[in-house]
Amino acid sequence: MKEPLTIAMPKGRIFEEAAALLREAGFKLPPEFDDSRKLIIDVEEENFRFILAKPMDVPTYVEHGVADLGIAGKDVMLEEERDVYEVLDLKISQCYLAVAGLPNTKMNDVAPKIATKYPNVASTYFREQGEQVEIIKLNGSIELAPLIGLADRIVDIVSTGRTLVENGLVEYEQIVDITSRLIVNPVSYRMKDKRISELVEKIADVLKQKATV
Ligand SMILES: Nc1ncnc2c1ncn2[C@@H]1O[C@H](COP(=O)(O)OP(=O)(O)OP(=O)(O)O)[C@@H](O)[C@H]1O
Ligand SMILES: O=P(O)(O)OC[C@H]1O[C@H](OP(=O)(O)OP(=O)(O)O)[C@H](O)[C@@H]1O
Repeated sequence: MKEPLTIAMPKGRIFEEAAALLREAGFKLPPEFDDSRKLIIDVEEENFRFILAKPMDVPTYVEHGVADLGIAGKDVMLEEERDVYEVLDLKISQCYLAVAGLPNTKMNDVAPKIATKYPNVASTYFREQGEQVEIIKLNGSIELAPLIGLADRIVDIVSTGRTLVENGLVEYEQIVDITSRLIVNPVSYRMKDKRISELVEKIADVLKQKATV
């Protein structure tokens, strides 16, 4: 039997939408796919192997070639800058990255503090704005930082805006729109060209159909 094609799936909020998209594209994913603690799931009939990873780690598995393909948010791609090909915008998990903070406040004149899960994106953004800032890396509940006096501003994901509103924060700038992307290891792309192209085409067809309804 041929070596399976390995796809790194992000656990968490993208997972469900991504699995639904794969099923629409004709993948016969087993029920255990949706409800299991297993981190490696083989779909032997179709010769696919899925690995379930933290969203921020998906490009790492793909860059190192232990996964041929992966699904990752554009936010993660911008933050991680891994050597992988981004082949499709899957148009799922739509949101954007924004600068937010307490209303009617100015940033500290000297090295204002910016709390974020995205230190690279945030420092590039403020450097391009000509602002010298101090980045404070957090791993979640970013909106807490300005409330508790840890930071002047945050750089974080906004989707419905509910988290900002419920914490009395306002958006100051939108940085970039985010959706999930299908990414491919460059060597796999050459070596497993036929299987990868087939898969990309199937998903692209589903996306085209969705775009026309
Ligand atoms: N509120 C949101 N609405 C829509 N998409 C989002 C939202 N928050 C994050 N995303 C997108 O979903 C991806 C995964 O988010 P998720 O919250 O599952 O990951 P995470 O924050 O790394 O996980 P964890 O909360 O376990 O640390 C993000 O990289 C981003 O592209
Ligand atoms: O605009 P909204 O629809 O309210 O969504 C935005 C929130 O969603 C994400 O947090 P998540 O739920 O992943 O929790 P986290 O704080 O653990 O990152 C993000 O970091 C925001 O806090």
